Amino acid sequence: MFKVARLNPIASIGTDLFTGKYEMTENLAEASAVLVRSASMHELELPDGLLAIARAGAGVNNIPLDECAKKGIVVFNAPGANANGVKEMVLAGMLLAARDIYGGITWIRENKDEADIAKLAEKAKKNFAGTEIQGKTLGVIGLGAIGALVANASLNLGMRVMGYDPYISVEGAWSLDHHVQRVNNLDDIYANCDYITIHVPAMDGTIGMIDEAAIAKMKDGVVFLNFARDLLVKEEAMAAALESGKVHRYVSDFANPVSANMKNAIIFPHLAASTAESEDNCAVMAVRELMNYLEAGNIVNSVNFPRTDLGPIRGTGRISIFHKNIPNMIGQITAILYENGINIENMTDKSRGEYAYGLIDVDCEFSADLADKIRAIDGVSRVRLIEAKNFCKKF
Ligand SMILES: NC(=O)c1ccc[n+]([C@@H]2O[C@H](COP(=O)([O-])OP(=O)(O)OC[C@H]3O[C@@H](n4cnc5c(N)ncnc54)[C@H](O)[C@@H]3O)[C@@H](O)[C@H]2O)c1
Ligand SMILES: O=C(O)CC[C@@H](O)C(=O)O
Repeated sequence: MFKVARLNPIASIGTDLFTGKYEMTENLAEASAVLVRSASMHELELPDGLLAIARAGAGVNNIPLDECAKKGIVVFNAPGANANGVKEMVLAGMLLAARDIYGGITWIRENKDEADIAKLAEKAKKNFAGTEIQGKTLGVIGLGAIGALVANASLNLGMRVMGYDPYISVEGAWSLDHHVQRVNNLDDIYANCDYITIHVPAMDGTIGMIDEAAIAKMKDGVVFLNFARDLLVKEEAMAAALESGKVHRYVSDFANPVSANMKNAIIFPHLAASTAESEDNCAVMAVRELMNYLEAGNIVNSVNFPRTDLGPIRGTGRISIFHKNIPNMIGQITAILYENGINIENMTDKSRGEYAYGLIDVDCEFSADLADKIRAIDGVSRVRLIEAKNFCKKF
């Protein structure tokens, strides 16, 4: 039985996939898996029995990835599952920044009891007029799942689009319309774009990247959109740029005491991924990832361990082993199997940085102490024996 703790509401279309081998728990201390959205896990004590955490979303800066890697806790996310929801919100953000749509709606509400509201509205409308986004230049920083969708959709709205992503994946590059002008220097985005939108993860190297110096390089009257994380922007500098008019509008999905009080800012309550479709997609992907890992040891879409996927278990069972990425680990493990008369059906071992993970399918019963013998190898941190007769699911 696997106990799963849910730290945020997760769409039931996902949790309904759990079979009788799973039970939801309120008690993190007894959990073998966690489902989480934006709740911060940095302050939580992670129990020894915790095997995996699945983030039903993209960003994982709320999870202590290094600590998890050290303990052999696999962290998954749901790449691309909410990208369309965010793309649509970015497009809405650009349109809200281009015209004072919100001001116009507010004016109607405030004047709803005026008998000649139709006539008054015709006079008032000049206060809420704006510009079109067609023909303007958009800069997209980060061309992953969301950035690529925003770039392509904006081209279709008649914008010129420039994109910057020095680490773009092959998949990301394929998904990008060839009319998006790729640049290798962020300064080209700052110097040329009327709208700039950022879609990079919050991590060392990106946190605070939109600072005074970056803003100073932007065009006067630029609109800056931030649907990634507030940590990416030095928001005191953004507040000053909004005050001076250097930045026309700051559109952000992240409310905090600084952003909520900014002049000329449009701030949303972390709403971009809160659509029924995105929540369903994320929940299904996160739950499937957990089940595939817990029942078959396969790691797909992890952010702290390499992709390691042997498919369904072949033979009588599977051994899953976390170990340090140092010489002769595989030699020592296979020597123990040889000494115990165990034949290997199939195996894989993948490393990422300091840590590695291996899966070995075997064709005979495990002895009860096999895991202990492998665990005794210096550098092995976690071993699981998965019996095919209990868990032999195809994912
Ligand atoms: N507001 C929301 O509800 C919401 C929803 C989903 C994602 N997000 C945030 O948006 C971020 C991006 O999401 P995604 O699904 O597109 O992720 P993704 O992993 O598909 O794309 C991120 C892209 O950023 C690029 N990148 C990394 N460092 C960079 C740098 N220094 N400069 C330029 N590019 C860089 C990567 O190469 C990658 O292509 C997430 O990490 C998350 O923080 C917010
Ligand atoms: O779970 C959410 O509502 C937001 C998720 C979003 O911030 C993400 O990084 O995917």
